[in-house]
Amino acid sequence: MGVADQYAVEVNNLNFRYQENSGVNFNGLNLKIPKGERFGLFGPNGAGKTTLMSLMTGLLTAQSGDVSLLGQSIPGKGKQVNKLFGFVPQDFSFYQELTPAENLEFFGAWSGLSKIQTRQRTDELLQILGLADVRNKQVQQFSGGMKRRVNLAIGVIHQPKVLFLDEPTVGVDVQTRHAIINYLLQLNAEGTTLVYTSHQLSEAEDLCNDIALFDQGTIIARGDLQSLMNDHQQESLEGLFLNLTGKNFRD
Ligand SMILES: Nc1ncnc2c1ncn2[C@@H]1O[C@H](COP(=O)(O)OP(=O)(O)OP(=O)(O)O)[C@@H](O)[C@H]1O
Repeated sequence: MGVADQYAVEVNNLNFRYQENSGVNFNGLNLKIPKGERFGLFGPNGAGKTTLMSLMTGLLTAQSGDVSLLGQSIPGKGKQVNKLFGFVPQDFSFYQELTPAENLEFFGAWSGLSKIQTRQRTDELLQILGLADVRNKQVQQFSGGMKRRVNLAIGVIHQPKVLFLDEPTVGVDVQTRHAIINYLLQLNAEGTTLVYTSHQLSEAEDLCNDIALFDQGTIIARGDLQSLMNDHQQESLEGLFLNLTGKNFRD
């Protein structure tokens, strides 16, 4: 393994601000996520988590600096690089009027899978995520938890090596949260690097072995849960979070 590709994600000296000059400001941001990690990005509303995800996946382009995924620079290599990663966005990315099976067929083809591969993955994912019984119903009739599971299935249809997830458990019940976290742990055990954001601090414990606290476009603390709490003499992640980011509302 070369030095360059030991990282799933490498963000180098990234400078970014929105055109309107509003919102968050990244000044020379650096972030390296080793392969195989379960990396969680936690921070208050407006900290810039979604913006950073968008920069890491090439949806937004920085004014300067660069991002590499598994040693390959983005953007620039188009589809070749895109197949390496999957993205589960915060907003639903599927077609509401289609069934989950039709959505997966569409996104499977879009990711370059053959018809047979798409069919196999569709059956497998609908089974794993508890959607097999509703495979032929329109997604618009689904509960919030079922829609979250469809959103996740779409992001992993092509078995990406790096999976970005922006609040994949927002608004779901305990059962769906449990199913999603367990499935993510399984993917990670099979070799997928996870890069994930959430407001659910308990998920840091359940899922992440590498945590970054993010605020105002800056990483203000990084480490595993225990070392973060030891370093900052806190007994809970919530305490650490409030200690480092303050108690004022951000939105
Ligand atoms: N397209 C845009 N144009 C201008 N400003 C934006 C744009 N998108 C986001 N912002 C601003 O940038 C800041 C960071 O937003 P972002 O969505 O990245 O934060 P976040 O940490 O993901 O927040 P949340 O936890 O609420 O999802 C906010 O102040 C937001 O208003």
